[in-house]
Amino acid sequence: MDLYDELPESKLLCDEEFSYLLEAVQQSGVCVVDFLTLTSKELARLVQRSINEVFRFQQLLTHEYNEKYLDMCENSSISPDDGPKYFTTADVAIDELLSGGIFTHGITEIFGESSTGKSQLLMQLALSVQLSEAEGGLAGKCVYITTEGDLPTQRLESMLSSRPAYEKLGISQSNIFTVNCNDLINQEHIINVQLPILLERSRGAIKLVIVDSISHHLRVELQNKSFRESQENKNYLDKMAEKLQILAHDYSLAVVVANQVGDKPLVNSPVAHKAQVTDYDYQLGWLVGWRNSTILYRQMYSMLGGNPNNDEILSDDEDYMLIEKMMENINNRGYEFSTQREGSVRPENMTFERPPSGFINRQKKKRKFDYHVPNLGLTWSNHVSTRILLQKSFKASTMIQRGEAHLYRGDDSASLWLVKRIMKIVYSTFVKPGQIAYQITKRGIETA
Ligand SMILES: Nc1ncnc2c1ncn2[C@@H]1O[C@H](COP(=O)(O)OP(=O)(O)OP(=O)(O)O)[C@@H](O)[C@H]1O
Repeated sequence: MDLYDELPESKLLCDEEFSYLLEAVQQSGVCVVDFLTLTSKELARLVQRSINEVFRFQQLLTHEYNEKYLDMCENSSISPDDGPKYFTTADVAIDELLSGGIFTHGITEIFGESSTGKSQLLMQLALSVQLSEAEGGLAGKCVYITTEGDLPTQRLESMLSSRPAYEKLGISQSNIFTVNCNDLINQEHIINVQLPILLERSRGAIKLVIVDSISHHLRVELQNKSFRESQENKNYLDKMAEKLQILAHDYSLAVVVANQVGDKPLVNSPVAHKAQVTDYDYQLGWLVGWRNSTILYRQMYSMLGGNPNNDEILSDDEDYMLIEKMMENINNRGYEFSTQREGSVRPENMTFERPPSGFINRQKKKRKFDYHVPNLGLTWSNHVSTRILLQKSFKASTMIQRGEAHLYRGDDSASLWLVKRIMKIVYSTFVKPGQIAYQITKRGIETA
């Protein structure tokens, strides 16, 4: 029996009362797990001993295990796990969008192009997590891991000074542990070794771990030059994400990471094909927060045989209804699209409708479709519980819109543009997708 391996300090090992039973157990190949899971009757049959003897042994063994387990619980520095909690982002409307705020026990990803405000939001969270539970925080400390230089302490200081109440509530930079990792090996060491030690020593005081950004070193150092390399990289990414998830769960904390974006160009295939709903490419748009018009555009593009010079399909928002209608036609009625290329292979039963003549040229507008996707692909996405997209676009200032440009007397053309910022919940375990406009102020990320 494997009792000595499982419970070397067990008194049962040298209890004479059970010496015959232990011998019988040894011969029958029954193990400790069997004693903890099977009934006395079943065990008695297996070891060919009396049911009373087996029952008594089983009781004592279970008692020893319970004692050992309870001891372990008492010695643990972590309080029993009571499920995910959330803390405020310091903005009421964003909290509402997120169904309360940022959740513990999982990974939240904030992705977007450069200067959309990812770091601003992360710094804001490093402060708001320190608020007491009554104030919407978790009364917790924060670990801030940077990959692109040091933590901007001056900006943090300015956020703090623009929120005078924070000082009275004891919110301070001293509750933020910061470390910079300058390459991937360093990042790996911090996540796998230093962070777990710090979390264990903090005895549950750390409630937020930030990585800004998770993909900075990975996208440079994990190049996929061959299939084998790509598999190894996937494995590496899986392990790193799993490690973060385990830490989030074991220490009841939130992991929030920034992620940068890469491009997903249109597939330029001369062969028309219709993606199946189960295809990754078909689902990609929803996984990365593209607008519906872009998703439809991409589907139509492949159905017409990808051609970058093909102006016959548009993707502007204004054309959303039109594209949708055309998709409906293709799916429901459909008839031959006369410009089918010679020699191209078309799946059976697939037909295309040509857009109404003259329509396209009349409607031709500046193309505006999404092609950015968060770095690290599906392998990483599978581990993210909440994905938040930050977007920034420009539109003409009200002065320009009103046709009053001639009244402008300044010399800075930047002031003729308005910055429009949108925060979008792409997907989340805790809340439905949604979006809200925000701005960056000296206090951080705020909604109007
Ligand atoms: N005190 C402030 N008041 C208003 N806006 C600010 C302030 N400080 C920074 N910003 C704005 O924040 C934006 C930069 O944000 P941030 O550094 O978070 O971007 P990011 O998304 O992390 O970019 P990157 O991926 O390049 O690191 C800039 O547009 C800048 O104008």
